Amino acid sequence: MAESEKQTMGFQAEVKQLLQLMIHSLYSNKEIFLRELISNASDAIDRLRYEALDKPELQEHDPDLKIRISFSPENRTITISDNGIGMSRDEAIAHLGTIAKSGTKEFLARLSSDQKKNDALIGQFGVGFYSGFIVADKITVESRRAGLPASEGIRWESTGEGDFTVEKIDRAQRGTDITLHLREGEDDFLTNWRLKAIIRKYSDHVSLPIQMLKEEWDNESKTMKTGTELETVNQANALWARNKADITDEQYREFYKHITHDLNDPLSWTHNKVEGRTEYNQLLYIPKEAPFDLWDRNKRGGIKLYVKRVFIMDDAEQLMPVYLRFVRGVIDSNDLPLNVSREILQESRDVKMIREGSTRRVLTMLEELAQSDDPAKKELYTTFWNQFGQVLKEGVGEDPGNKERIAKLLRFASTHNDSDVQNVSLDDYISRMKDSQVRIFYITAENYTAAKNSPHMEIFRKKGIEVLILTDRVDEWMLSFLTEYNEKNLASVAQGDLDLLKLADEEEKKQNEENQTDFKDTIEKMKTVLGKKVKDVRVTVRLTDSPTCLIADEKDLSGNLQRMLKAAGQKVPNMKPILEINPNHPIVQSLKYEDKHFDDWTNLLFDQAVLAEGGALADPAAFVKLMNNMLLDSVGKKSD
Ligand SMILES: Nc1ncnc2c1ncn2[C@@H]1O[C@H](COP(=O)(O)OP(=O)(O)OP(=O)(O)O)[C@@H](O)[C@H]1O
Repeated sequence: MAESEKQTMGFQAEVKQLLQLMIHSLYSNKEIFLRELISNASDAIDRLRYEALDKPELQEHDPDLKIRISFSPENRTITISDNGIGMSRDEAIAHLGTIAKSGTKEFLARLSSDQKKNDALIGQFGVGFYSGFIVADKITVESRRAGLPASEGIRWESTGEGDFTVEKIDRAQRGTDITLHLREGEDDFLTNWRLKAIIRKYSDHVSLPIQMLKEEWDNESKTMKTGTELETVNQANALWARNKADITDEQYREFYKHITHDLNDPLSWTHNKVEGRTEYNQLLYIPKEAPFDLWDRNKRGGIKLYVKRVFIMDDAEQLMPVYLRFVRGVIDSNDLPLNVSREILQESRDVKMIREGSTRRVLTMLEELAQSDDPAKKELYTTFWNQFGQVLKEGVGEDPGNKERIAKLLRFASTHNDSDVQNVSLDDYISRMKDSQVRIFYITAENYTAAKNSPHMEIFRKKGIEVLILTDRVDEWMLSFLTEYNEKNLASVAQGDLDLLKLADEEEKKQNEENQTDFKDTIEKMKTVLGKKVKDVRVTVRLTDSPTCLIADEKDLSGNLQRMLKAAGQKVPNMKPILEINPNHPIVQSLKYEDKHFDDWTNLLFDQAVLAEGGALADPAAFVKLMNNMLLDSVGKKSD
């Protein structure tokens, strides 16, 4: 089929799903369609301005960049026009028929029959162009890419059901007109004052003029009629370049929604004019909810880079460290060259200074929330932590220069609160440390219950010593960088010998010495039975209830980390654990006098310890058989 003929094409399956979801979820907030389409128009103009830096001919004698909104009560249409970069035929097919965001499939898979949940999800996703279908049952897009001849214009049309059509048209002016054919019952939008009010509410801060035809008094009909003169409806200057004092919170919030397409308000923001060696404006936001693709570390950052008010690029990842990839906003540099590329950004000293400065600002913003006496701000920090805490933890390893500051912002579950809620800081912990205690104790485990019930916790429970409970995937990695805080070492309760004796009283110390001699022979025998499975066997003061537990040597990887690495398919060096035995446990005591079944008991105690710390047995069937034999013995029935 010739390209000039009208072609019908199907939407990508994800688009169909998104459209359905969106129309249902956003029905109560319909007017945002205009903000979304104006944002796209403003992006298209930004892109033109940037490409025209190199190719001035793209301006095509039409250098006055602007957005125009018009409407027709007769045809029941609203049209959003821009003289931006426009779209070629292929671009229209690619951009208006598919969703390019990575992770969309996973996002859509999370949809459920619960409308409330879906509403929240769509907020995180951002709806963009497709939001036009909330109020329109047909959308016509006419566009021509800057630089292409007039004969290369395109018309794209769809009712938002399953497919769209594209055809070539003649179009003299570059840029895009998006015409919404309103659904039945949406005629409210077809007045000058309503559209103006929506533009002022949502798009006042857009740095380009948004124009509409002025209304004039018509003497003949004695009504207001659309005239012929254009007026600019918004303030049309860059919000981030204005003085803080002149910007309302509402304007900050709307600007956030404009740049992110997020339907929620931001959690917090920081706006600064930085002067000195490098000069730049920054307006940085923390969202209220994590985006659906937060875990994709390859996801580009959320910072728009401008140079002297000219948009340069989206997602300038060099401007923010990866662990702050949830931060959205604008950085406008006065020093970078206008023709800056991603490659130049990587090497630029200015960029390095901007990144460092911005990182500091974000950390300060978080500290202000975390340390505030105002309960509402503290609550915001809790929200932040629940959404982004795990990502912030990456910073402990990624940003050595700010490690101490980040560590101060961390929140953990703790035995002090006896709950899995992560709300205890390292400073809280230190303030509660016992006089004789020199280390900050923590446990890592697969989940909260496993951690809480681990044999490693017994001595700490007995002594009333607080233990932080770490169960996030990133924790083991983070801990390899966070070995000390405020001159206190962090120590795993499952690793090393922990100076536990320092915490014991005189009586316990004496008892321990006696136990060491008492169990000397038993331990030697156990070592012979277990052979290469263990590094050592020793008497412990760690246990009160369990007979045995496994400990990783101080310098080895923890058992939990070894398991995680294995689960991720990585090769783990063979690090043998230390078996610790509880001298007060009846089974361990009876071992001293056991002869015939000594090997079986030893193997059983070792396997139990593996299971208790969440490990997998090398030969589970042998364990079950052994245990059953011993159970049979204990009930007086002979095993084979
Ligand atoms: N007015 C326009 N001029 C030129 N291209 C446009 C215009 N509107 C949309 N597009 C193109 O269509 C693409 C898809 O738009 P859409 O709003 O769905 O998503 P987006 O803007 O890329 O993402 P998000 O909405 O999350 O910011 C845009 O990235 C852009 O390439």
